[in-house]
Amino acid sequence: MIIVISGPSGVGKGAVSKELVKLDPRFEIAITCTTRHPRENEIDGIDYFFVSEESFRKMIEEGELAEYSIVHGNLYGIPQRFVDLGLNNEKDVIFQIDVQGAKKIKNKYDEALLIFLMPPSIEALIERLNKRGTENLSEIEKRTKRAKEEIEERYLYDYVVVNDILENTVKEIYEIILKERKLRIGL
Ligand SMILES: Nc1ncnc2c1ncn2[C@@H]1O[C@H](COP(=O)(O)OP(=O)(O)OP(=O)(O)O)[C@@H](O)[C@H]1O
Ligand SMILES: Nc1nc2c(ncn2[C@@H]2O[C@H](COP(=O)(O)O)[C@@H](O)[C@H]2O)c(=O)[nH]1
Repeated sequence: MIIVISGPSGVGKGAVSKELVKLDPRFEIAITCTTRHPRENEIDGIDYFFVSEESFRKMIEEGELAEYSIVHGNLYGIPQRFVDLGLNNEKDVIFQIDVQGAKKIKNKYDEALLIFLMPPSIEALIERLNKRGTENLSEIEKRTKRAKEEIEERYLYDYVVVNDILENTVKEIYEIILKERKLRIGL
């Protein structure tokens, strides 16, 4: 299966996805490419494939990306091989991507399951971004402004889940996926 988890920056897509992978060996988190600079704790090939703009453009030209978008001023894109893993039913691949990317994936692969993760409130989202401490104030403001626009688009998704208590969110999303997996591939 192809599982898209979208939602504003800082809502907890990464935290939820990491917990899902611990629950079930069928899950794999897609490692996407970006031209953003790595944060201090990020590792190339684990968190992202960090590439130059030139390499990114070359990947686009060579058809290596299933989708790409400009998010918060940087390029992000999904290597086609992760989509293929999901299409071949080898894995349930989780894509932590923004709303633009989710729409493009749904247009190309109608079978994709789209889940939108909502913060309990904008204040809680800002607090999470502040606590994470990976962006400066002006970047947090930019991401919060974009968050409001993204939340407006939540109705395009198959499911909307509020990430209040992490443990409950993971349980709710896992149940959704198990239900959809049964409907789609009978497993
Ligand atoms: N339910 C929750 N309650 C409190 N804190 C949370 C919850 N879920 C995630 N967090 C924390 O919020 C911060 C942001 O989470 P995370 O990095 O997973 O967000 P993200 O949606 O993947 O962000 P980005 O799109 O910028 O990569 C992290 O410090 C994470 O530990
Ligand atoms: N459309 C896509 N969006 C992506 C992809 N990989 C990540 N993202 C989204 O970018 C923002 C910012 O992430 P950050 O790591 O800089 O905080 C976040 O919302 C991601 O979900 C992708 O391949 N395509």
